Amino acid sequence: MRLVVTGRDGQVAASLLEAGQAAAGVEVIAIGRPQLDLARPDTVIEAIAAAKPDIVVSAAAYTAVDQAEDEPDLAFAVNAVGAGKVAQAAAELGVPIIHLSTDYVFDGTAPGAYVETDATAPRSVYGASKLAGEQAVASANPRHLILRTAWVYSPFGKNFVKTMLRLAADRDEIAVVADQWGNPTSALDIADAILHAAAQLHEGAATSGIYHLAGTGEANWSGFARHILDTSRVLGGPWARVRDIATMDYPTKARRPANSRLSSAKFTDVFGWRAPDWRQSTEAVVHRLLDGETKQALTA
Ligand SMILES: NC(=O)C1=CN([C@@H]2O[C@H](COP(=O)(O)OP(=O)(O)OC[C@H]3O[C@@H](n4cnc5c(N)ncnc54)[C@H](OP(=O)(O)O)[C@@H]3O)[C@@H](O)[C@H]2O)C=CC1
Ligand SMILES: Cc1cn([C@H]2C[C@H](O)[C@@H](COP(=O)(O)OP(=O)(O)O[C@H]3O[C@@H](C)C(=O)[C@@H](O)[C@H]3O)O2)c(=O)[nH]c1=O
Ligand SMILES: [Mg+2]
Repeated sequence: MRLVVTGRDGQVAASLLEAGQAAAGVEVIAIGRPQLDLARPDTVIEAIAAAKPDIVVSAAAYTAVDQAEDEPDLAFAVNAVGAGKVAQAAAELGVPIIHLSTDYVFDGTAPGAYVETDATAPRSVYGASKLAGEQAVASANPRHLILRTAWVYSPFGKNFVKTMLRLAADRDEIAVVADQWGNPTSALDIADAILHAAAQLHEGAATSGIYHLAGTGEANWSGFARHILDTSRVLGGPWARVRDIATMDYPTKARRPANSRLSSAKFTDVFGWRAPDWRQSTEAVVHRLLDGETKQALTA
């Protein structure tokens, strides 16, 4: 089974490349700019066809949430039009697509965890562009899994875990919002789940649709930060005190949902896969980041 993933250096793409190396009977190929540029739809069909996928994993995206408020056209070009083109490319080759989406499609006003049938109402340009991408993917390719994940971190790329470790290296205290709740999710776990679902999709056994796929257990950003840094301290890495603040004390361009917790029960029911507790997965990533080679990337 040959998986072609978009977004070569992204967190999910890099994690999938690594997982593919360890899995028997699976080959993962990553494609990115300049061969595949989602902002240039004319590049997409050819780049994907040339990679000869059995399944396309659509993980490339415009993910700079605040910057998207200033660049809505680019965010929509990449996350909506570009994603639709990727799905069309897969459809033309007669293969299914696994497309990544986000918890930020929700407004965060629900009292509990969101399920797949809950109404969407994005508060940010990024969230709106990703919602438009879901719709473009679903209409371009009937064989699709749209996986909404959240708060992604990994040993690769840019993410909150790396940011906290970097800040802790030269500060005594970090102020972090405590009134936004969600599910921290390791891209290493997402890659494992994708390989699991892809095998069923390849056999034609999986049902198309939207699935929530996030780490088990909930957190707010300050609790997440505290667990990252407490883990780091035990391992001899940087530590700082984490001070709880409110969203209004940390002004940002984009509005973020106060509660974007996702129920991943549907994914578990259908695919028989469940993410580890977010604390355990966080510890695994902090461990890797403080270990040898990637430590340099962190401090660079
Ligand atoms: N990060 C998160 O917290 C969350 C992410 N998601 C979704 O999961 C998916 C994977 O996210 P993640 O791995 O963290 O993303 P990253 O931001 O780590 O990686 C995104 C990748 O997309 C590439 N990319 C951006 N613009 C283009 C373009 N025009 N053409 C081709 N490639 C492009 C980037 O390339 P380059 O490196 O060159 O910039 C990068 O490799 C995305 O769809 C995202 O929306 C969902 C929920 C949470
Ligand atoms: C760095 C920092 C952030 N924060 C806050 C800002 C924000 O509310 C929260 C997280 O910051 P980030 O910049 O990582 O957040 P953000 O970029 O919004 O993360 C989102 O990315 C996109 C791609 C998604 O799809 C979402 O699921 C989510 O992971 O923490 C602090 O309070 N203090 C700090 O020192
Ligand atoms: Mg960010």
